[in-house]
Amino acid sequence: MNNIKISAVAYTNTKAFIYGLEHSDIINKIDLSLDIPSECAAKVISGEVDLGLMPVAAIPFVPNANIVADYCIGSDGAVNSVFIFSDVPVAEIKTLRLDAHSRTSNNLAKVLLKFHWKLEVEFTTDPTVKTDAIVLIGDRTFGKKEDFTFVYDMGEEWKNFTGLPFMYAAWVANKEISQEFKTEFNAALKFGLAHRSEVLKDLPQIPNFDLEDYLYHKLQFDVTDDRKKAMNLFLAYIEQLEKVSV
Ligand SMILES: C=C(O[C@@H]1C=C(C(=O)O)C=C[C@H]1O)C(=O)O
Repeated sequence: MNNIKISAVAYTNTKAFIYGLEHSDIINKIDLSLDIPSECAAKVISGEVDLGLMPVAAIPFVPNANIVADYCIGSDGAVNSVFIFSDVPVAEIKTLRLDAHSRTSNNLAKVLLKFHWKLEVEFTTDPTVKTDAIVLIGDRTFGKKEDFTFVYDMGEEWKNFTGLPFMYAAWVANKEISQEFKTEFNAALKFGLAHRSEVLKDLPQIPNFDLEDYLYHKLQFDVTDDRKKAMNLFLAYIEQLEKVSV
């Protein structure tokens, strides 16, 4: 049988999952690549890989999308790595630069600005343009909160807005995956989560950032009913963004 091709996120948030895959026999049955989230999305959509840790905002673009695992990248309130960093209070944001690494959080910023804060904001992806605020995700945000005057944790703001937890990325396949593989895959992910203390030992200390709190509390990894509900609500809001009002 051919190996299953997998694209996982190359951030600290995925380290426990990688640990689990690498310490299970499943490692011999997969070809694993580590990518930034926007690249994971592109690979799952194009079929370059069979499954990936897919930014949920891009799931509607995956042919035959199916969630194959009981684990995800989620939070219940603040996540501490998905931010709008701003020079002005949120009510005064007129322009915002999106993060080229992101698919989910860029859309989450648009949803929150329009429907939670009820603002009309101009978005750019051009890194040379100066904007009032930026979206930044992942390890590049660690210890950066003190560098900005106004800091909005989007996991926390989503919870304020909807009362729900959030799911940033899920393990999504673009084809049927055998139940046998799914069972083994889930067991490997679970093993990794149960060994977060081992993962922590191998991570370098980061100034102004609590990695233990991040891996054990801020990040939440279970695909719960509320997280699925949040995903569906989020995807419905994204569709509303696309609608041109007349
Ligand atoms: C919590 C995070 O979740 C993520 C955010 C993603 C996105 O914005 O597209 C995708 C995958 C996850 O890595 C993070 O990156 O900090």
